[in-house]
Amino acid sequence: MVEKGLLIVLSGPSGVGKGTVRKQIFSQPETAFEYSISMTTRKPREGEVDGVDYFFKSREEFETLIEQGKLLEYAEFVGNYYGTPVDYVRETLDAGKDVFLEIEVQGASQVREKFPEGLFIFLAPPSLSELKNRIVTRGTESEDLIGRRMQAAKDEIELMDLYDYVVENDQVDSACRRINAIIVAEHCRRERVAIRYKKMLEVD
Ligand SMILES: Nc1nc2c(ncn2[C@@H]2O[C@H](COP(=O)(O)OP(=O)(O)O)[C@@H](O)[C@H]2O)c(=O)[nH]1
Ligand SMILES: Nc1ncnc2c1ncn2[C@@H]1O[C@H](COP(=O)(O)OP(=O)(O)O)[C@@H](O)[C@H]1O
Repeated sequence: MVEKGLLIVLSGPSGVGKGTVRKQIFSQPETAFEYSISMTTRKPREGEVDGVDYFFKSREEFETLIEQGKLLEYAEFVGNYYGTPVDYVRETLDAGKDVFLEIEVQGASQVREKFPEGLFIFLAPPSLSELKNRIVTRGTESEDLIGRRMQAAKDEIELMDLYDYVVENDQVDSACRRINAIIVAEHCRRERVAIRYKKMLEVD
């Protein structure tokens, strides 16, 4: 039997740098886990490609996916739906590969309920003012949306205790290094437990 892959969830407030960190991790040739591309009803931003950045859906299409149970989790975030395709995640884990989700915190809580054995990492900003800075610098939101995202961020930061690890995104490089180290360590820990059990069963 193939040992199941590890489900890795990276979450944290909008603008903290989840996308930036995730892209850097996946640009490294040694990265051995699979990125689960999300579904969203948000309109593509300039340069975003359907099937690469997201699967872009209409509201009707997304609601059909919800009804059909095709999403592992979904959330409405600042007026749009975002969700994770369940079949892709289950098939990839069953094939023994690790799956990496980059999602907001409501969705991460839903995944926690369905996959308590997953690895949950919270990406935290160095400060709230730096978080606002990053959202403003990115230049993708209107003034009103920035306010809503900052309000959402404050509620989200309160949930960081529910995560296995908190990584501060001070510098992208060092945040990526810490995330990779956590994943390696977690593999060692889990494998060691598995080996110990196998040995116990052998002598039994
Ligand atoms: N729950 C959930 N959140 C998602 C999913 N995909 C992306 N998100 C999150 O939705 C939020 C908004 O994403 P987006 O509009 O791309 O903006 P950005 O991440 O702030 O650049 C971010 O916090 C993403 O991490 C998903 O499949 N499920
Ligand atoms: N460690 C960092 N230091 C400074 N700026 C960062 C850092 N990480 C990300 N950024 C910038 O912050 C903005 C938000 O990052 P993004 O990855 O879009 O966040 P998220 O996906 O969490 O919403 C982008 O302009 C990005 O270049």
